[in-house]
Amino acid sequence: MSALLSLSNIWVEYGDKIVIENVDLDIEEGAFVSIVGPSGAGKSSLLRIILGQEIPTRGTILLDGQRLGGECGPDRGVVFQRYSVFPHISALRNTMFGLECEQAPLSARLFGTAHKAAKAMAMEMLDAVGLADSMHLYPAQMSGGMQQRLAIAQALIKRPRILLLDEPFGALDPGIRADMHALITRLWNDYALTIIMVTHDIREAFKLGTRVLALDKRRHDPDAPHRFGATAVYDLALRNRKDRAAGEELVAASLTPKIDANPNTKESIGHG
Ligand SMILES: Nc1ncnc2c1ncn2[C@@H]1O[C@H](COP(=O)(O)OP(=O)(O)OP(=O)(O)O)[C@@H](O)[C@H]1O
Repeated sequence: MSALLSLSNIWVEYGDKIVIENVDLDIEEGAFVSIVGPSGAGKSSLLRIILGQEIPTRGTILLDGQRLGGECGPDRGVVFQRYSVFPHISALRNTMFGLECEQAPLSARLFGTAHKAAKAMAMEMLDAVGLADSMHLYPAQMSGGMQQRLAIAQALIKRPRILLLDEPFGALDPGIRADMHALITRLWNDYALTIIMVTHDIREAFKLGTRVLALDKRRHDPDAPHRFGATAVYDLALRNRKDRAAGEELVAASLTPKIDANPNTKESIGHG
């Protein structure tokens, strides 16, 4: 089977700072790929490249065999850790907004049957994320978990094939996180999604992923910290519980220790 997404020899450089070097990655349709790595390893940069927000300095990305340029397309949806929803409009309008912009780029307003169809789709998405009863609420009236559910509804309304998640549950309490894990797993199945998720939480990565990619530097130059970039130091397929347990232990023990070893800080890699 050919890959849905194929990255070959990807490099990301900002000036003379090399962030990512030589990443090769083939992602099959339906995979749930978790990306972990120390802070600054380039996880979000890699996600932005797949989204089409940035172009790699070297290398190619193919989506269905077609070369990706620097453009975001409806085939890729994204959810960030926070701030994805618009505070001044209701949950319903937040969810409809993507369709309104697509169909009426100048006014972002739809009328008649187009409005009715967009509203029906938005209500279906809100129902899918468990917010059917909250469609008239504004983000400020919603909890953090509800806002992330809304951000997911927003991302899914255009029916992307690939859902990119950048620390989507990082700001949520542990109990809410567990609910969100169940939600994202259900949506992944129901909507036949391919998911690529960046997380600092190794346990979360191994719990949800069918595959875990760990980015880290293989080489360090103490005199020139930016001389070498991170690359894929582990790429683990997870077929069963045993793979998950062994992989989690291996990755947690091997990634570059960060300056601050406190597992409660965002700087460190550890179990959430
Ligand atoms: N537009 C930019 N210009 C210059 N440097 C950048 C830019 N974007 C990212 N960087 C740098 O690239 C490196 C990787 O950043 P990135 O956010 O991709 O890492 P990350 O692994 O997601 O980190 P974190 O886990 O802390 O979110 C960082 O050192 C960052 O400062």
